[in-house]
Amino acid sequence: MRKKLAAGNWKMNGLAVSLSEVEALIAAHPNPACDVLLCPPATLVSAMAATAAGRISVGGQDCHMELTGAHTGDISAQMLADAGASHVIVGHSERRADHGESDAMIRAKAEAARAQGLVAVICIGETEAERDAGTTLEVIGRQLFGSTPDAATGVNTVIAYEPVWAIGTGRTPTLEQIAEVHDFMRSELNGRFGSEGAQIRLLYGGSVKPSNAAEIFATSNVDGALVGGASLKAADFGAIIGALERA
Ligand SMILES: O=C[C@H](O)COP(=O)(O)O
Repeated sequence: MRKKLAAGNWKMNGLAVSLSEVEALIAAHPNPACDVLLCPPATLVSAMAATAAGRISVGGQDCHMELTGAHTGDISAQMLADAGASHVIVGHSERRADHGESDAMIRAKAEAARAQGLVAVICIGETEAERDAGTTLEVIGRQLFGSTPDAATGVNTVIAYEPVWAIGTGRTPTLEQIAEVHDFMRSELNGRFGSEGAQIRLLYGGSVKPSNAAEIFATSNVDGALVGGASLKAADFGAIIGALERA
């Protein structure tokens, strides 16, 4: 049985004062029935981990594939773990687009994360042009295979399906489209990893909000969500956590 996961990605948002939202979230959901993860900007990982004190998980938004070295501005998985992170997002479409990250690079980052005991939240998703061209499952299959390490398990890996065109736009796929992709990913992981693949959790991401969370969580093979904008405020993210607890 896969435990549900509500994950929030603060992206390039959040200052020290924003940690009050974490305190409010924990106060409102002291014993959530699902796993809860927040991924703040790197500047807040240590402080958020101290605030969370193990009551929710804290993650980074990216890590370098190498342990140390001359990579100005980058952060290693070891540094994130040292700062109190337990997870790291890799391969978010904004990094694939802004930093030219390939599936092979993302797989290397996920392997670096695993080597430091971090759970890799690997993001994949098609562009609008790819969906319009009818190549969504082809793209998802290629990214899923190329970005996921051979050593992936339900313990060290989470997959987030995030259609690029649904991120921050207020647009979401139909529930049938979400189910089609999630069923496909489940089948691909089962085929590649067998019973271990069946334990890898599948999150949906892209314009998840309190008003649409329940129906998305009721969709086939959706084990939770990777939430962007609606994870910034305790009230919104708390409502999404509540929907996932009831799913
Ligand atoms: O990582 C989160 C996703 O990019 C979703 O962002 P969003 O909920 O603001 O659409």
